[in-house]
Amino acid sequence: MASKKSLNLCRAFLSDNRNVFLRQLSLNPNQKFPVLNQVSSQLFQTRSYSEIPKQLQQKPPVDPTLVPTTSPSAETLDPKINESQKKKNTANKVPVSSSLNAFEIAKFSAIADTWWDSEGPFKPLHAMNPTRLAFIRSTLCRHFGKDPYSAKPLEGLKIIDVGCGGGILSEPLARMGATVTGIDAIEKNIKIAGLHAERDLATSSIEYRCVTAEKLVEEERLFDAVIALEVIEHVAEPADFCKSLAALTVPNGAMLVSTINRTIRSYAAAIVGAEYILQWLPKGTHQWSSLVTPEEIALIMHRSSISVQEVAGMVLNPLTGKWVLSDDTSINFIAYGTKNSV
Ligand SMILES: C[S@@+](CC[C@H](N)C(=O)[O-])C[C@H]1O[C@@H](n2cnc3c(N)ncnc32)[C@H](O)[C@@H]1O
Ligand SMILES: [Mg+2]
Repeated sequence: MASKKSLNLCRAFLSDNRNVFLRQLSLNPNQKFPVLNQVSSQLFQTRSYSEIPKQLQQKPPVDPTLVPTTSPSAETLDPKINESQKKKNTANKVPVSSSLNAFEIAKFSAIADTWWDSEGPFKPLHAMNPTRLAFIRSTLCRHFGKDPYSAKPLEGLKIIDVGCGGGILSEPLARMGATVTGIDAIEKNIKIAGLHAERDLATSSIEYRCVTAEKLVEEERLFDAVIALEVIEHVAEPADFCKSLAALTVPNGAMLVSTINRTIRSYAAAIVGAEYILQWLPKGTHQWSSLVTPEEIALIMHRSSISVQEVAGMVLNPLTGKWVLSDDTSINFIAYGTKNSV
């Protein structure tokens, strides 16, 4: 009897229907249960997955068999030199909608002063930095034929860090030799990033701008590698955002996106654990329903002419406090793809 009830509860849970789930718990869905409502609304108000293909039907993905082995670099395509190539590349710049989500922008504005406090709200990003940089270095060096052991392994690459915040990723990218542009929707973040970067000759050349990715698409900017770490879960529409990222990528260039998976484990670890129990992040930093799974990322990248090459999990070792790359993508993950040429 008890097992049948559990089975029905599981079925209701998996059905993604909050009302059915609450009824299985013998609760009236119309009644207010503060904690349960918070949990169930986070869990069940997921983005309608069918919306993603509908919005993207406007343009079919490029046939990957058409990808040539060599392509011009961002240096030759951006901003003025080869107009015809640039037209070809920007022909697929579909996004017109704003990626800004006012609620998310307000949340990040409130903690903008704390970017360089490694014990503050951005502590997880500081702790994650060496691990994600190792992944970025190895994938970009492999893709662009560079030596990952050299002092400046990313030398010669134009990279954009979209949603750069205070610059905690932009700076090490510049130290690795890349020509870096960091953009963020919040003016205060850009000011803090600029002031911090000025302190060191190796980072003072970073171009910081308060602008969105879609605005840079309008300006026809192009980069060898487009990186957006921990941003896609905070934008208005991930598929449109991904289209903008793809439009900023030079043909045969690279794209890297990291985020939090939408699983029961991520709810337990990244929301209940990190926000409510450990209080590393302000409560409400992440909406579970806005999280995007690796499969959804792969689909929206594919629909933006980006072929996913590799997806790695990033896992926190609770004993050492260090993050490691892993096959376990159930909580944090980073995806690397390359742009098909046309
Ligand atoms: C969690 S932080 C990640 C910062 C940085 N990428 C990192 O991982 O260290 C998210 C950042 O994205 C920015 N952001 C949110 N929505 C954005 C948008 N639509 N366009 C550009 N930046 C955005 C926020 O202001 C914030 O700085
Ligand atoms: Mg986040």
